Amino acid sequence: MDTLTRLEQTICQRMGADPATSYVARLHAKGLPKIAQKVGEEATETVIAALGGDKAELTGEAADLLFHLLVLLNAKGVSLADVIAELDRREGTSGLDEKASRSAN
Ligand SMILES: N=c1c2ncn([C@@H]3O[C@H](COP(=O)(O)OP(=O)(O)OP(=O)(O)O)[C@@H](O)[C@H]3O)c2ncn1[C@@H]1O[C@H](COP(=O)(O)O)[C@@H](O)[C@H]1O
Repeated sequence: MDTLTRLEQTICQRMGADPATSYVARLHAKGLPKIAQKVGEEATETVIAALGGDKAELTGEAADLLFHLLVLLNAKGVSLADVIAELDRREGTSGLDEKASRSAN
């Protein structure tokens, strides 16, 4: 099993844990707006690291972002498999072609 799938399973298990001993449970207890806010913060920190930090900082921020995104997806009942399936569906379609087809409609 790959790392993201294992992490998704761990997040799923930890959602119902004691917020005193689990960061995932604590986030969940604070509710969807807090989880979504954390994704926004981590995305911003990733952008800042990409523009001004070194590779290690960017790697750390990207890990924070992926982790919090998985928590958000889990809270909304969207699985990693759903997202992978959407990426698979897009595979081979240039973003430029997809954009052009939207503006033609
Ligand atoms: N991958 C992660 C992971 N990445 C980042 N984080 C935490 O995410 C938090 C984000 O950092 P911040 O500096 O933004 O947090 P903060 O200062 O507490 O910010 P606020 O929430 O107070 O705004 C930190 O507390 C990190 O430790 C993570 N916490 C947990 N995991 C995974 O989730 C599993 C379950 O964790 P628990 O639910 O804590 O058992 C762990 O075993 C790990 O595999």
